[in-house]
Amino acid sequence: MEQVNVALLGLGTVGTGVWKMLESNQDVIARRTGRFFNIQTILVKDLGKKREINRVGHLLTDQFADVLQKDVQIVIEVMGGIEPARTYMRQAIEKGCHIITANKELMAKHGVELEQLANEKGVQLLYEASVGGGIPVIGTLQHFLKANRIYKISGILNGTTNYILTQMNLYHRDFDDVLQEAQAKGYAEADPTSDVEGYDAAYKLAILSRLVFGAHIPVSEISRKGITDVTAAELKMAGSLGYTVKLLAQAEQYGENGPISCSVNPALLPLSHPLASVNDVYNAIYVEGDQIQDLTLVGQGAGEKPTASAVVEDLCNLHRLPSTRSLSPIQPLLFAGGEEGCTRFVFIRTRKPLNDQEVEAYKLRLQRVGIEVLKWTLTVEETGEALLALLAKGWESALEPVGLSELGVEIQESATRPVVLGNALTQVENVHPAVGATSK
Ligand SMILES: NC(=O)C1=CN([C@@H]2O[C@H](COP(=O)(O)OP(=O)(O)OC[C@H]3O[C@@H](n4cnc5c(N)ncnc54)[C@H](OP(=O)(O)O)[C@@H]3O)[C@@H](O)[C@H]2O)C=CC1
Ligand SMILES: N[C@@H](CC=O)C(=O)O
Repeated sequence: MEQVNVALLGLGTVGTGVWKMLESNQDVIARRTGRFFNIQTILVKDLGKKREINRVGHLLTDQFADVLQKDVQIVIEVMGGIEPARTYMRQAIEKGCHIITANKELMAKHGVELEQLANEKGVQLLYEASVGGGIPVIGTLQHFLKANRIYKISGILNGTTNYILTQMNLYHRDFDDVLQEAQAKGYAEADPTSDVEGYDAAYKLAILSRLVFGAHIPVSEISRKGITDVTAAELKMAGSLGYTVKLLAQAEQYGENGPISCSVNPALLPLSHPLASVNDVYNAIYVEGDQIQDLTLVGQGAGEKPTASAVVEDLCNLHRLPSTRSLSPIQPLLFAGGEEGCTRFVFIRTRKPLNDQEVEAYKLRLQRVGIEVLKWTLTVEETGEALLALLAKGWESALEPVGLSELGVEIQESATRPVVLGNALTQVENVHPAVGATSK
């Protein structure tokens, strides 16, 4: 049995999971790889912290210099953040260590530089855990979809926000309560703003885009919106129209070597869409390519075990996989995605109750300004407030103030979201005029 010495940087949710998995699955790993992975040292920030695993005390250090002194072949970075993780990784690579990381922010912002350094030094840099938790998406794209021209990738890439939206939608729970629960379960980032404001999903989208389009997408260029303004009422009304709201990350290339659009937004998906039923902490990646046509990968996107699984799988594959040829990524032409003729979900809450006739009249007024209402639903609540939701074609941002003012009543709350069109709606568009559904 070959012994491979490993250093672990970080013993939080993921680091603890890695330690536990190397212990619990040691026999399986040894049988299949012929190796015993021996954690020689563990870097933490606070030596005095109470740990879930108490028998590692003798391995802990808070000095990276101690780690460099050890005879380790592989460094696993599960600390998070940019610095000092980036410097530590560079120093470990310089020393000739292979690197495994779960750090999406670092790989999104400095992945090109780190991969180049790893190539120069002849070591591998694996980062399966950085996207999609336990889903082997990076390996699939790097090793099993090499010959496809992939033109679009869409995904639910953040477990915390998917958990929050699912619990709000299906169990009518409060945003803050569910976020706290997601933190307790180890899904959320150290600073959950990264999750709920869509940064985490944007980092993951940048990593995936680099893999599929060979393009370096600066995270700051990704059009991004989080879920903090998504309300329970909006989720209910989207449901009445046959849609669900997901934090959707999308990257699409328009023609070979053409411009690329990248976005992270709460968006409506028809219930028939492969990503619509991906709930709770599950993530999914939907890949569209010229030969594969479409492929959906689904699995748990965050948390101790799934993420540790991705890290340990990297560990087991490290010596087996050929290193991927890393080309210098191109600087792509980025564009925001066309709005013209687009269909938007528009959610409106008014103080004054509305009736069907008023909505039909509103629909005609919108038509005069070039907005076609494909579908609508209206609910008047016991409080007398009206909730109106539209699927409106041609609702471009420049027209939004006009579109809202045409309703002619005071609007208390409104939201506009992109919509992924499904077959059902295409039929409604082509065959029928708008279908109104009311529920009073
Ligand atoms: N949690 C998840 O579900 C997933 C997380 N990831 C990524 O994995 C990484 C780790 O996440 P997670 O385990 O949740 O994070 P935690 O906050 O739970 O753990 C971070 C660990 O790193 C240590 N650490 C942090 N900063 C330093 C520092 N400057 N010097 C030494 N040690 C440091 C902490 O030490 P101490 O214990 O002393 O505080 C802690 O042990 C992040 O990049 C995250 O984005 C990726 C996929 C899923
Ligand atoms: N905070 C992240 C953890 C995994 O990447 C998430 O919720 O998806």
